[in-house]
Amino acid sequence: MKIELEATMGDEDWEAEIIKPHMSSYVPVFEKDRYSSGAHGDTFNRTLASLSEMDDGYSRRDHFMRSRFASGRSLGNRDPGESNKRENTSTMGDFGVGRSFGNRGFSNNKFEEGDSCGFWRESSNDREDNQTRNRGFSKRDGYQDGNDSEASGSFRRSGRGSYRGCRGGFGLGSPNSKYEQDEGTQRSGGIFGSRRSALSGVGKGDAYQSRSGSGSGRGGYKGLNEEVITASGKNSWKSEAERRESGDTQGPKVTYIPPPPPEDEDSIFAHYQTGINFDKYDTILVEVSGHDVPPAILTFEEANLCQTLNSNIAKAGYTKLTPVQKYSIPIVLGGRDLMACAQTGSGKTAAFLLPILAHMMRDGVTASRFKELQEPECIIVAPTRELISQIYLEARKFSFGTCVRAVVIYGGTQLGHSIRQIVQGCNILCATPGRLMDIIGKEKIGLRQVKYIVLDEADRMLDMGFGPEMKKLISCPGMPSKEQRQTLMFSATFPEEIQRLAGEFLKSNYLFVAVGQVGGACRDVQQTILQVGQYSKREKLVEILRNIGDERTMVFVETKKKADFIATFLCQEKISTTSIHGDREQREREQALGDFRCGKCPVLVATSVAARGLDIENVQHVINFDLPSTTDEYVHRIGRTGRCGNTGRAISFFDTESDNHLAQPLVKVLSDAQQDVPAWLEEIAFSMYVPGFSGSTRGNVFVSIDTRKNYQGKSSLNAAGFSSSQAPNPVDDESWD
Ligand SMILES: Nc1ncnc2c1ncn2[C@@H]1O[C@H](COP(=O)(O)OP(=O)(O)OP(=O)(O)O)[C@@H](O)[C@H]1O
Repeated sequence: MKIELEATMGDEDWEAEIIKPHMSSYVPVFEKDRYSSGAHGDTFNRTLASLSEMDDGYSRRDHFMRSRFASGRSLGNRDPGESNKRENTSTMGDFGVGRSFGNRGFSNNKFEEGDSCGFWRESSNDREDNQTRNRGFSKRDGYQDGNDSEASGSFRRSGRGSYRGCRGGFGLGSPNSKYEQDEGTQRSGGIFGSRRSALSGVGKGDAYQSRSGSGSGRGGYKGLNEEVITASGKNSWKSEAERRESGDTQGPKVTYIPPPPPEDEDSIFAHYQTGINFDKYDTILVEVSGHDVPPAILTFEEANLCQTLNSNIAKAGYTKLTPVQKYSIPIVLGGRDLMACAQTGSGKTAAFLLPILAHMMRDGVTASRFKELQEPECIIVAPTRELISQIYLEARKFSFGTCVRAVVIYGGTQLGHSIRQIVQGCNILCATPGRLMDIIGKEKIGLRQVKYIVLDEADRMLDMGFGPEMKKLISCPGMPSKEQRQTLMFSATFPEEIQRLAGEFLKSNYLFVAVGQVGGACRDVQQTILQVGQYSKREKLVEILRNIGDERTMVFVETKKKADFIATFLCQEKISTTSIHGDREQREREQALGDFRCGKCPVLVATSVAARGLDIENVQHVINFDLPSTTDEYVHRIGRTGRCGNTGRAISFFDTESDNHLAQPLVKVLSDAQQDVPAWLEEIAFSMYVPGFSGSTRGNVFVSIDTRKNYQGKSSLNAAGFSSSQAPNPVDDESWD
């Protein structure tokens, strides 16, 4: 049997397999400083050692139980052994010569097929951190080209090693030496002093590779203060001062400058079609709670936006409001704080961007111009780099032809580049939290003029990973108090404990909009759960992908290493695949998304980093090769398909050896979304019965509700503006966690 044969393959066999020519479509990451040891060849042992350390006492199941049922949903995603692992796996080694992770670490299939330290138990040390980044910078095809093409071309010509060598070449020739210096002072001096090495191309990556200090550890693609996972398992974006204090001044220089998005109007307004179920949005029940709720609007005209905005809306192909837009736009226009929860792909981005822009226009926002200190009126934060880039593109689209200038900054890119973008003018600053705090720390932006703060994927932004940074943000010197600014939060999921935390950010009279089921899966996604054992998963995956053909498919796995492994495996099976996860360099991530978007690689293997917010045309299938550890995560993942009224399919592999604890919540998600629940799953759910969990909530519309439970002045309406009286079920509320 094939699997058995593979399991007996030696490392060399796999190496040979993996270097086959048909691999060209997949660009695996081989970071020697993460996966190689100091000597040239013992990557495999090192990796195994790290993994077995990781195994101890932190199983996937533990993780789920802790994070889901104990306290906070995905709060436990970080692994306590992360820094150990990093120390073990960082540093040196000659990438070009040494064995690469992708070829070696899994070469004898131990992780997949084998013994007790298999992938499932590999545990969360490598588990993709939710709060790491994602979403392709390019909203539409074509964006990935540009100044990145040289590097990728070089990669293709020269093979794996050359890709790394090309890294960072764009730092040279930067027009603003001051900012270059700024950045230089943040890094470990000396080693990166010469920009020439970064430009030298193939084979010149050595100096870069060798400097990964144990403090930074992740191979150098992380932005300063951005998305660095600490030993405690939390993100750490220490300020420069903190970093210096802790002696953590070493770190590879990030020189990547993302290619600018195309400027032509067609590209700016490129969009995909709404699907056959778009009109069904009208039947979704909506509940708004809080006092003095402004009436919903039913058309864009009722919003009374300025002509330029209306013209941009039309060019974007929007003719009809989605429910979240009908309710949120008047609330934001009315100056109210808002927490809005609506299903994936239902237009939340425009729901905050349009009224903010309308206000800015109404208030006569000053045209942006070059200034050393910029004072944006609006700050939008999102948890992943690609998501914030996508939001930026939306902001740029809707502000087209106005004097409002949107800027995006995120980690994994050159800090000097971020600063240069800002100083040219900045009304709307779209940022990931780490880079934002860096920029604030460097006094490149002033906060006095901030009138709007938007937290997209707000539950993620407020959990243990990002919550502390968000608190820092709102208490930064100059930041207007919550009474003096408008704070808006959007997500498809909103755990109640996070809602409570959100109170600190919002005025007490904020409004809560629930469109359909809070935290519910999009009903346009047909969900299928298949019972597939760990050892049969790859075979099943290939079978499904072969049936699917060229339709765009996202395959979610639980760990970064597994993402590489599965992508490599699929390429060997001649299925054009790319991968995205937090250990890939930003350039590679953007390239991978570009290849997926344009259909060059119709299969994208991803970790949770791609679970939230990615809006990619024509993603018809999502496959959960591994089930995620929380239902919220599941909802976000499958929400990459079935967007904006289009239909999609989600297939999830359920391994009865390891996933039984997920049966009960899964049954609930399925039945809430009016999907068929397999009898075997119900049986498992029943056998795993947890007192207090009510099982199916079919018919209950609002699974989670405004935690203030203050229904005075509540307006309960459906999207068409008709009254409804579907009361939340408190038992379900309690049983969910
Ligand atoms: N009123 C509308 N008419 C047509 N298309 C729309 C409308 N509103 C949004 N869209 C499009 O629908 C897609 C999904 O929107 P968006 O990304 O804002 O969804 P979302 O609710 O934020 O999803 P997620 O929860 O996954 O982040 C986008 O391509 C967007 O341009």
